[in-house]
Amino acid sequence: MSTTSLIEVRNLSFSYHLAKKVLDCVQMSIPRGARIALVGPNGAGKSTLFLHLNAILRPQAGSLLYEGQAYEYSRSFVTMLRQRVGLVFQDPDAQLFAGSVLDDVLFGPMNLKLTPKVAHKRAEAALDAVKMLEYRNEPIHFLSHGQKKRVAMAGVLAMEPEVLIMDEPTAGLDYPGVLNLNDIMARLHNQGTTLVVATHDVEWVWGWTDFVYVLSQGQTVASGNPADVLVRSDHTAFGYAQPVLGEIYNELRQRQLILPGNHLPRTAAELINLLTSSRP
Ligand SMILES: Nc1ncnc2c1ncn2[C@@H]1O[C@H](COP(=O)(O)OP(=O)(O)OP(=O)(O)O)[C@@H](O)[C@H]1O
Repeated sequence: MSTTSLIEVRNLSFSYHLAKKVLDCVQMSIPRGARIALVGPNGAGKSTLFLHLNAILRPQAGSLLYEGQAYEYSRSFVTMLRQRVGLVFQDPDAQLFAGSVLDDVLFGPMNLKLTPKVAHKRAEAALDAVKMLEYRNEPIHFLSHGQKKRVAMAGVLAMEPEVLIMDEPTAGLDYPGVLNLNDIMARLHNQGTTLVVATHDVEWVWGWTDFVYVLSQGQTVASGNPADVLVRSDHTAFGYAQPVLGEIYNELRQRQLILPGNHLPRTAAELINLLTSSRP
């Protein structure tokens, strides 16, 4: 992973209603090629932060930078930014609007002023990637929620963004859908696309991410590699991850690797030491 920062978020604060800050001095650095997970409880501000990354919302304090250039909110900057920073919404109904699947996915590439042939090629490749090509002539409203999610993702993939931001991409997907998502993400990562994903699916986070941010009450309360951030349980900010930890610790207890009341491993290194030292 390169260390060049593609997006920087500096001291970002925002409220929908002046009484309550939804984002409170958020700091985030998104290096080119990174795979970043954003976790945090309901209402922590994850979707609101994503709407800022994509310049749908403007910060009330603080700033964002793309490749070192401060976000502007002119039409030309926003158009450039949205080509490079693609956002897949949590709710596909907030994203899909055309009558048919293909028309929806074609909308972005056609707006890039590509020839119809190139735009169709991109749209069909994106639909193929999410395994929805056979539905290309279907009306959107005939699709299930999971199928709509895939089409919404295809619409963003067809723009070939440098950064793909996904809000709760696994929510509502069946198991084959999650496997397909994993494949798409692995392929995009290999092609150099930067991935930023908000999720409650902490177990899924372990499988693919390099770096985790924990957002709580609008603040980035922790960040680091997933093992170090998600294995800690000694701080209320990490209470979010405890069900997963509970399972790990229960398993370790059942195998009598730790006994109730003993010191619990706090880091991945401690956990690995414990497991390797227990091998016969
Ligand atoms: N359009 C809006 N108008 C007013 N308040 C909003 C709006 N959108 C979100 N909020 C409030 O902002 C706070 C943060 O919401 P946000 O959706 O960003 O959190 P989240 O971390 O994505 O939550 P979840 O995990 O439930 O999706 C919540 O208190 C929410 O009620």
